[in-house]
Amino acid sequence: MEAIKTAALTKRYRQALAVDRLSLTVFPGELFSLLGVNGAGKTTTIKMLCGLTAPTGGNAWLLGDSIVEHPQRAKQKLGLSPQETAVAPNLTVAENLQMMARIYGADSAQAAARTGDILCRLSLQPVQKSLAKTLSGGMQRRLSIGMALISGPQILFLDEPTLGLDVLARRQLWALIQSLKGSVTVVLTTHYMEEAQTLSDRIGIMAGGRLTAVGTPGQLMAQTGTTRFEDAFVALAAPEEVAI
Ligand SMILES: Nc1ncnc2c1ncn2[C@@H]1O[C@H](COP(=O)(O)OP(=O)(O)OP(=O)(O)O)[C@@H](O)[C@H]1O
Repeated sequence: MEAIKTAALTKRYRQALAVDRLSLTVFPGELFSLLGVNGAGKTTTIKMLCGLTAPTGGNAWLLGDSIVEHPQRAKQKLGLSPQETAVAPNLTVAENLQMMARIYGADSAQAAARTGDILCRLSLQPVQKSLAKTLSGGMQRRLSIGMALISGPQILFLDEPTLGLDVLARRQLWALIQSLKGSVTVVLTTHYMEEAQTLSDRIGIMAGGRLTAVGTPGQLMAQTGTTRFEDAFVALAAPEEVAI
């Protein structure tokens, strides 16, 4: 079964057709990146798949559960590390993780066990007693990913996970994301071409709310006759005139 399947998924705002009949498939264990210039519809797509905003047309399924007909069942399958920070600044790292585990219904013993597991898996033990607001940007993002993983989701959404980070912090997060590959299906959005090319099994390019191309980085370069992935992106990401 596909991890994610969308069929003509659409979001129309009064002033904008943010996502226009998006049909794509993401396979289990895959790391799939959504790329596109500002306003292409990436975040709106993720918000619909995570149940944060309702589609105005079409449908999508997370491991077989429709986000339209069974939104609660679909939500149980996913974790989200959003663009805006999800971290409570005045709680410690461990408290943030425990709080998220309790929100997902764990009792205090289960929450402590899950927190210990995430602290270990994400190498957050050294800062577990630090207030989140004292962490570097990279560590805050690591914590945000930990919070998204605390419920044991099968699908993880990472919306611009390395935005604004320095190159070292970015590389450390890449290593973390790579370590998740295979155990959880990951969908990420990014504006960094090198990041997409390094991490992704496949990439979908959006322009003007539509999916203009899908493939491995190599396939997208071959399709556009380019030898640099950034050139392939430029060729595929120019928004067309969209009739509303
Ligand atoms: N809540 C909203 N109300 C009205 N229009 C919106 C809303 N959210 C997004 N849009 C519009 O939908 C379009 C797609 O926006 P979206 O944020 O999904 O793009 P994006 O590809 O994630 O961009 P970025 O890379 O800048 O994050 C844009 O034209 C945006 O202005």
